[in-house]
Amino acid sequence: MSAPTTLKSWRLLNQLADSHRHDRIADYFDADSKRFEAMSLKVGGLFLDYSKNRVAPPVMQALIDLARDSNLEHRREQMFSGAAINITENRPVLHTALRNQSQRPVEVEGQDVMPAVRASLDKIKTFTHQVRDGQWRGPTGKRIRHIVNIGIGGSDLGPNMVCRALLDYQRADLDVHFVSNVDGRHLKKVLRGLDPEATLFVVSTKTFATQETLLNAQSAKRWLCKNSRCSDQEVGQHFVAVSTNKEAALEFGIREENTFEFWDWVGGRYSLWSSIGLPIALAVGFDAFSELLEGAYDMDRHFVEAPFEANMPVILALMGIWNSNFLGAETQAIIPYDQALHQLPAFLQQLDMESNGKSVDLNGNTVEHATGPIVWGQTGSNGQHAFFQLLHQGTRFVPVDFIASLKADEEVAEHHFALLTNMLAQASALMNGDTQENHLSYAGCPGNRPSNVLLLDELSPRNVGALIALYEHKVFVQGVIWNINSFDQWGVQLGKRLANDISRNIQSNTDNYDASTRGLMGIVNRGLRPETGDSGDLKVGSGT
Ligand SMILES: O=P(O)(O)OC[C@H]1O[C@](O)(CO)[C@@H](O)[C@@H]1O
Repeated sequence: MSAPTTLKSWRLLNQLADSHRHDRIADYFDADSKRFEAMSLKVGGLFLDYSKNRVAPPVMQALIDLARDSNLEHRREQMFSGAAINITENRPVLHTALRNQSQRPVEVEGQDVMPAVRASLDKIKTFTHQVRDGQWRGPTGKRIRHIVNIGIGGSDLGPNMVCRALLDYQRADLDVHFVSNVDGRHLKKVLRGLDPEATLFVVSTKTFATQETLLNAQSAKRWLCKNSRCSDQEVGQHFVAVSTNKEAALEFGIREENTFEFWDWVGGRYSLWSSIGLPIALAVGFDAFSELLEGAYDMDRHFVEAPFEANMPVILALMGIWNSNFLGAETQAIIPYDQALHQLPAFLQQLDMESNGKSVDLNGNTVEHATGPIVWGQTGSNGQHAFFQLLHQGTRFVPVDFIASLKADEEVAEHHFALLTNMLAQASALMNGDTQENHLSYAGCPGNRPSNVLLLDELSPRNVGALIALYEHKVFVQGVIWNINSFDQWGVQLGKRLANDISRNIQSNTDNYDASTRGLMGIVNRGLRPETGDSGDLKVGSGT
């Protein structure tokens, strides 16, 4: 496909952005009393209100045309049918197969992958029951009370976010923890107070080659050997692995029967539906995990079947493209008004920024337009007392996604009422600002700032599954329109290579580094190894 900037609809959108530059969103509601009904959608347990975007009807039409001109229908069909759309890695992108509830086969190189997907779910189911029913015990006979997932990026953020979101579905006698940072204090903090003989480690890593995860897993093994009555041979009973690289897992010492597979056609940041979701199933039970998959499947069906005008992922994607490519927004704020969704911004940061943080298109050309926004966020109402000042009065234009669930426990009803009324107030304040005459004073809020509001009937596994699939497909649609590959992440390799180089060279071979890096290497080296010479000039602490 040629660059989107060459498309007629794209050029029209540029003209419309100019001609509507001074529009006020609030005026659209005066002009059309049915705007809220026209610009909101309900899909399953999710409700999206996108009427508070600076989008006049001709803009909406041109955006829909842009989706059509971008061959989105064909690209979507290619993804669902297993075409190798991840062209730089020559892989299909089939996270949707992991939650395919139909009997429809999904082929990869002519092979239906669904039998393997179902077999993997059966293994997760059996293992989950064994652990939760107390049949799976450590070699010293104790049942498992603590699950510790060791993984990073897509092997952490998804399961971590979902486990936090579904806290109400978890049992008090089985707790789930996540260790990701290579900083040893993360593992130390998590292991503090855990009974090693009642702890199960899930080593989650697609490649089984990620430094952070391997270092943390080795340290966890040492901790278990040192602090339990297990022999070296028995330690294996406390470790399972989730990976596409079974050989490496076996080499690490994981028993064959304790390995859970998945496949290279599943991107890390799209992998929580696979065995990478094992910690979720262990935390909330296999039935709730299945409901999560079913919710995502419902969203897949909607994405494939609904016309673009009433297609929630497509609409959300187009609002983002209008705000960033035509109105100049650099960032996208994600503000969940639900404490249980506090990990959602971090999860969406990887999903969106690792997918669409690209500047070379599918033809290998440098793009001439903005691509993935900077995604950031924090829970509301905390954000109100932190950065909302800038959202209301700052010079920057920040589109916001507000996300909340309607249902809450009786015991926190008063809190929940305050939470939701604050969210509604913030979305309204961003759009309307305050009265005219105040605008020039330091207390005035200019308003005219867009937001989407996403309401979940309740924070159930099904709705959480649908919510995540919604954003996965939003990211996909934007990648198609920007004509980039949303499914590789070559940009992360350089830093990893350099880290290996530096750790090899830091003691004796720093000449080939720039002066700043060389200087810092010296300081760090002296900090880490005081015996290598005085650190008179700058104390960086012992580090050991
Ligand atoms: O699951 P793995 O192979 O350990 O990789 C972890 C993460 O590292 C990345 O490759 C980025 O470095 C992510 O794409 C991935 O989710």
